[in-house]
Amino acid sequence: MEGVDHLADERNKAEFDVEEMKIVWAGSRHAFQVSNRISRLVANDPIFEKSKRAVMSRKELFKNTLKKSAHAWKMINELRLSDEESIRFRSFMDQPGFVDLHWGMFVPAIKGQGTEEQQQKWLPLANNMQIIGCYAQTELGHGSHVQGLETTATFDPQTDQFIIHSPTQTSSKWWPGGLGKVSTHAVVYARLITNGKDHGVHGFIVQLRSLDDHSPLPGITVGDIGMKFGNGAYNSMDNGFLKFDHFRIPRDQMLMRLSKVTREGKYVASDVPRQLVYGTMVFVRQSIVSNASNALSRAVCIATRYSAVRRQFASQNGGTETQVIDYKTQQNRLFPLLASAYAFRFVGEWLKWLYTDVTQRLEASDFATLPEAHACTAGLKSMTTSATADGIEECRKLCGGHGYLWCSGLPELFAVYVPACTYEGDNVVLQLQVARFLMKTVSQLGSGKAPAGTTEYMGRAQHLLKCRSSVKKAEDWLNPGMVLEAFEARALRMAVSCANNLSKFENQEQGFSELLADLVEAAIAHCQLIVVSKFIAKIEGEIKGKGVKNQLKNLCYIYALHLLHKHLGDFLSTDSVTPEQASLASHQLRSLYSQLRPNAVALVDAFNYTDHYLGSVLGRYDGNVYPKLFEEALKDPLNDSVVPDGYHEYIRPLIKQHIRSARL
Ligand SMILES: CCCCCCCCCCCCCCC/C=C/C(=O)SCCNC(=O)CCNC(=O)[C@H](O)C(C)(C)COP(=O)(O)OP(=O)(O)OC[C@H]1O[C@@H](n2cnc3c(N)ncnc32)[C@H](O)[C@@H]1OP(=O)(O)O
Ligand SMILES: Cc1cc2nc3c(=O)[nH]c(=O)nc-3n(C[C@H](O)[C@H](O)[C@H](O)COP(=O)(O)OP(=O)(O)OC[C@H]3O[C@@H](n4cnc5c(N)ncnc54)[C@H](O)[C@@H]3O)c2cc1C
Repeated sequence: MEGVDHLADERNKAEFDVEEMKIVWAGSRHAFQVSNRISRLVANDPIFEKSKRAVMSRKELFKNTLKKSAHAWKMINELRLSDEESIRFRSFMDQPGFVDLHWGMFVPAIKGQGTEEQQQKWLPLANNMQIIGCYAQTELGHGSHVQGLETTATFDPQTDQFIIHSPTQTSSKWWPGGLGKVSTHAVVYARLITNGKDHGVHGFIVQLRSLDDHSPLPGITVGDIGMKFGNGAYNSMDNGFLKFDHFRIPRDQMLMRLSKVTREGKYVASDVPRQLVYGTMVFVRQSIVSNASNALSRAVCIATRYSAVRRQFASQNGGTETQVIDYKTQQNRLFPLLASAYAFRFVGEWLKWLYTDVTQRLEASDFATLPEAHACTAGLKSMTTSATADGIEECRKLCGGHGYLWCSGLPELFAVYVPACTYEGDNVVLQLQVARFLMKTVSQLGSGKAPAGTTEYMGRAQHLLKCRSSVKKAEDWLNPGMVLEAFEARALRMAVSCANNLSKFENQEQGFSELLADLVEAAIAHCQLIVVSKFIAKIEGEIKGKGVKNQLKNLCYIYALHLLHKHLGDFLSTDSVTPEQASLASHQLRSLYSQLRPNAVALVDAFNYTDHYLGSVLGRYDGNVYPKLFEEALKDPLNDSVVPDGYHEYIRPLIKQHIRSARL
């Protein structure tokens, strides 16, 4: 029935102030108000309708993306939206497109790596979208190994230009979003060569297409790399290829904040670490962590509401059938994902702070925290995107057969999300960066240099290597100190064990490559500790609203104890907990699930998602699932006619032939 809230009973059960939780989720009252207003603005505009994406051809989908992006830009200008509001606007549009790369990577690359003059020249053009840019780093032959890129930028002192060239097929740029059909410009990463010397990979601003008729400039071959995973989904993005044939750009289009080439062709490196050339990736990895909580919370919202609507099997004494959310197995799969969505939200907030902090330090030439910022952004990007991709797929399964329908919203969410495990750094490659950082930290223990920040716990190695968990009863697992100690002991012991094993190899590089799998496990343990510790810090801070803190505490311990259960092998093999303590943790977890159950629907309502943003019949706010599933089915092009196209050519002859042979 229209207008009826089928989830009203669930909402009435909530034991906390949902409106206050919305503010906690958004980060502040102001952030909530912005999100709330902008999400409704987008939802109420028919241009941003998205239910037909799966049945659009690639060309239709792409053109529709252009239309939406142009309309969004018009509205952003007409309404004079702030940067914060514009970011929200694009996010609620929920359609991957070239603008993501323009604002997300092209503009930040110029801001981070361009000189003052370069910023003054290029940023106004980019900010007004008079030029549209992308981030062209990855090549056909190399993505992870950035120093292996082959595109060259050779300085020609005679003309004061760089000659950008793709010497091999594998040097073709391949993947950059927005490159295929839209970008007029790119920040291109190429090996800088001056006076015959290779100075490694540097960034250059390169114009690709005419600003008059959009045709590629002479010396540039550019196009789209073709269809990607899923219908609709990420195919709205024109990921592209690009080849240069001795293409010339003025010298002042090398991004020269970190190093310069003089008029005479002299290479002048500044005293800042060369890794700052990777700065844009650090920025985007940080945003991807915040974005993980968006994607996971959407999936969890759908699965939670639907699990409350869906009923299967009567209880033993007959009567109404059981809501599937009441099955302990459903809770054991769903509630940790709900807790993870909140956990990733808070670690995302913290990472944003860390990023801002390191940026301010870099401006003051303090590079001390750069390795930690790199390790945290790389490791948390890896950990949260892997868990989110797996979590979305789990939510699909939690919705049974209907989860497999496109209109559940989950297949498309998964297809759009899953490349996050690969872009901005393959997740394994990124954890190996964390492992390198951890091995370095362990090797410096006892040197007098106390580990700080997220590795501060390693400074307590003497205690953490020996300690025994003092958990004696299930409730002890609600003690933040005891939970943290178990996670710290496990992370430290895994890292130290890797370091000990490494030291048995004469050659460190060879040892590292032999132990890759263990190193990744140790890195993941460290990242999980960060997430748990930031969640605990959150619940120990000031939180307003009736019952809100209590719910967050439940979620925090569900997150931690579920991880303990999932990685029990690590905890037991490192002696961080005993089998008895692990079983007490499972007991406590079951009790937390029961406490969370009446609040589940309200906890996903706190995400404050519009039905437009969720894009899911199963996750509708009103829970009116079944009539709407029918409505969606009837909209399918196959149902345009009762007898399908092809009947006369292929079905009828078959049936008639069968009748003829049956008569024989
Ligand atoms: C875009 C929109 C954003 C808006 C936000 C909205 C939310 C998000 C929505 C999703 C948007 C989706 C858009 C997707 C677009 C995708 C774009 C891309 O994929 S761009 C291409 C990304 N490519 C990669 O990530 C490549 C991965 N590889 C690397 O990063 C590096 O090559 C490497 C770190 C793996 C190896 O570096 P390398 O120098 O070759 O080797 P070493 O391992 O020897 O490292 C040397 C030394 O440097 C330190 N290091 C490495 N990286 C960094 C860094 N980034 N910052 C600081 N320091 C770094 C490393 O630790 C070593 O230190 P040492 O002390 O010597 O041990
Ligand atoms: C949707 C999408 C959008 C993208 N957008 C952009 C963009 O806008 N701009 C851009 O420049 N790039 C972009 N990329 C490219 C992306 O950044 C790379 O694909 C990514 O960094 C992974 O690199 P790769 O493809 O070389 O993977 P590979 O490194 O070839 O990975 C293949 C396998 O090898 C393993 N492996 C590789 N190296 C190691 C190692 N040292 N140790 C252990 N295992 C290893 C990996 O774990 C993986 O399993 C995009 C990619 C995708 C999928």
